Amino acid sequence: MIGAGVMGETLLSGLVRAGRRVDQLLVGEKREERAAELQERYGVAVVSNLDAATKADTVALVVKPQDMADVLAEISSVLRPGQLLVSLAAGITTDFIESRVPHGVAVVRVMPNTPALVDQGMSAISAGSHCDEEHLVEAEALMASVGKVVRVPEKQQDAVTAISGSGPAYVFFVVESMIEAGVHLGLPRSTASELVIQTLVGSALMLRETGEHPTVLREQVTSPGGTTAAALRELEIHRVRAAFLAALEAARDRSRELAGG
Ligand SMILES: NC(=O)C1=CN([C@@H]2O[C@H](COP(=O)(O)OP(=O)(O)OC[C@H]3O[C@@H](n4cnc5c(N)ncnc54)[C@H](O)[C@@H]3O)[C@@H](O)[C@H]2O)C=CC1
Ligand SMILES: O=C(O)[C@@H]1CCC=N1
Repeated sequence: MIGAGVMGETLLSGLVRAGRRVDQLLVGEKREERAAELQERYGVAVVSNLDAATKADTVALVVKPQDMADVLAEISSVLRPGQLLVSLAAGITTDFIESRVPHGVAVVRVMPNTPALVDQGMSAISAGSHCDEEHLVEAEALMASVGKVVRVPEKQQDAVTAISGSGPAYVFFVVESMIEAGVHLGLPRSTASELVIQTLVGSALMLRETGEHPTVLREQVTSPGGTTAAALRELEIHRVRAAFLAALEAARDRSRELAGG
């Protein structure tokens, strides 16, 4: 793994929880104090990027999109055909990577999300042009250690990034807003927080376990002339649905821009 910030550590900790042998993992991380922290926390070997790229069959690239070109320039000379590069960077295309590494190196683009930290991640993966089924299965196994995995055509990855990659942030934003509203209505912050979090978890499990459309579940809560109808009317007046559409379009567009720096 090259780059062990938020997402890198999330993946690393998931691999360790899933029973991968720590002595088969190598981490390249630029910040020395961060590298020492990971070494201490997981017992993983922290090495140079060149060392990691030379020794590993599979290299996960978990640096910011803006740092990807530098990392590829650094490791390109030791990469070889058949080796697998798994990029988790938003916006970076397989073309971008393939044009900077030797011909025949396999590239898989992944968009993960942070609930991977509790093994409830959602990752979408797409194959580059020198990638066979075995490489895809390997990348799938890597991400399956921290949650669900789906395969998508690469042209859908910017939309995926907007939905599930950034998605946890929108959910946390809604949770923050509901807790603040609860405090405004006079509830102690701890009570508001517990009510909101359990409502979120319960609603999420209901969606998964009943398989019902969210509209049906929303209608079940909405009594005629009742409290929910009054609240939903305000959300419509404040154009929350339109705001989500605009927000996700902005995220999709930003993902498209990121490979350009
Ligand atoms: N945080 C999130 O929710 C998600 C992040 N991603 C993607 O994951 C990637 C990493 O994101 P975060 O972990 O949030 O960022 P981060 O900034 O927390 O981590 C990046 C790490 O890479 C290290 N780094 C930078 N240049 C390096 C180099 N040349 N050699 C070795 N290490 C280097 C940095 O020191 C840092 O620890 C990004 O490309 C992002 O688009 C994808 C989905 C979700
Ligand atoms: O905000 C970002 O750019 C990254 C990609 C998806 C989630 N976090």
